[in-house]
Amino acid sequence: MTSPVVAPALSDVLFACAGCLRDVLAGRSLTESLQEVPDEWRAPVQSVSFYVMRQLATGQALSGLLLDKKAPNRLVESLLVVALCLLAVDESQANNKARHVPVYDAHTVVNQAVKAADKHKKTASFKGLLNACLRNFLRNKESLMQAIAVRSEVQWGFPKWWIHQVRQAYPGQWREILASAATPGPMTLRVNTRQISREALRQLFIEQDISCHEAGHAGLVLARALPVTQIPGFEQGWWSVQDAGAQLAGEIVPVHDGMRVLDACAAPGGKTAHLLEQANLDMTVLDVDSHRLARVEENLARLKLDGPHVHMRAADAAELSQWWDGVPFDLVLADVPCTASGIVRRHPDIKWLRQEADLAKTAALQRAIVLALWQTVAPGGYLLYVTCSVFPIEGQEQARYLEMSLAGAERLGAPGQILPLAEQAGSVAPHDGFYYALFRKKPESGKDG
Ligand SMILES: C[S@@+](CC[C@H](N)C(=O)[O-])C[C@H]1O[C@@H](n2cnc3c(N)ncnc32)[C@H](O)[C@@H]1O
Repeated sequence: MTSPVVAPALSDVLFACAGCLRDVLAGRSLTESLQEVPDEWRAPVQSVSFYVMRQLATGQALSGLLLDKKAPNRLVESLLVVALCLLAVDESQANNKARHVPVYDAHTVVNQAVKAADKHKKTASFKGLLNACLRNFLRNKESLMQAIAVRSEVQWGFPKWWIHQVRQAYPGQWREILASAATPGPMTLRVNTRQISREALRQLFIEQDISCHEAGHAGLVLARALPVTQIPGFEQGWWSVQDAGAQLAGEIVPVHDGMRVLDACAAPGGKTAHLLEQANLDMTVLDVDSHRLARVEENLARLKLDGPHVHMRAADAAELSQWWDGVPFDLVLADVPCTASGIVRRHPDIKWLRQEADLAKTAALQRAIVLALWQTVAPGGYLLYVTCSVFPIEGQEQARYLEMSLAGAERLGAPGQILPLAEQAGSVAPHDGFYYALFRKKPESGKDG
């Protein structure tokens, strides 16, 4: 008999969220931090932590007003910020549930935050301070909220530099782009059409009351996100979770049986798998991170796409001597490391992990990788440049630079910048933000061209 799952106390959830926030502010990803949370607590801790990441500017602005001096330590400060994010929720908003806003009774939040502080060595002696700040907030909520509302980072939930970058790049759309990050994206699946047709899977979903609609060539967008184990066919490898914007990679590139393909920045393998689902390829799977590469292996095995035609390499794509045997590829997929500014609605910690100075550094890394990879493309072969970013320095500006720098390159049609925009006010953007540029090496170009 399995024992019933006991929901964690709110005090434990708040404390675990404070630990995650402290980690993110120290530069660690939320995904990594959440892995240390006990399994049975993870769902509520993730849900509150995601909300806190979206509302962080509000929580931090309030804690700045409520604390007379610097917080005694980072954990106390994080616990205060987490509780303030929850207390600042506007309970009158009818669509709170749709926007995944956790709504708790205000006095419960205060009591549980103080209880959480009391349970732990690093925070116990500051429970009085926490209690005073939170009660002060409740007494003066309206005036405090008014005082911070004018700050742009509070209004939009992004660091100032990020707002400035998006505003400069998209003068007519910056508000919608920033607003779309406040709502979680839809759960979109990519059907493994080697295993099952999209129509057959859709019928199966209908029989199980799982509503969905089609997107792109192989996508199914679920009306409601569900745990993967509650959707038929995960273990059988019938589908993968992949945003509709990411699925474009496999739709743009011209794959056919027998092609020699390199996925140069492959992990966790979403796009690798999509290409292998479409044709019998000789596939080299490269990533600098061997731990992440192991996830590609797991995913390909689950999808029944593994075998001797797949060659795994853990190496730096820009260092050809580390991994390339000199035989050129018909297609190179360069889904290069980027700021991930296009996927913040799914990873809301990203906006706090990145610094403005990262933009130029990341763009330089992308250039180094693509310039090296271009040497591995066969004459007549293709290179698809991809980033999940909305910043032009990683998108159209980069593509322009590459077009001028890649010897013998011609630029082919590709979507360019796709923005995470809702189709109508109040709806959810159907895909994340991506940039796609497709280059072909002219057949007459030399091998090293
Ligand atoms: C955007 S992710 C790739 C996502 C993947 N293509 C997918 O669809 O699932 C970028 C990947 O590039 C890898 N990476 C970063 N620098 C690299 C380098 N110099 N050479 C190879 N891979 C690199 C990272 O480890 C990361 O897994």
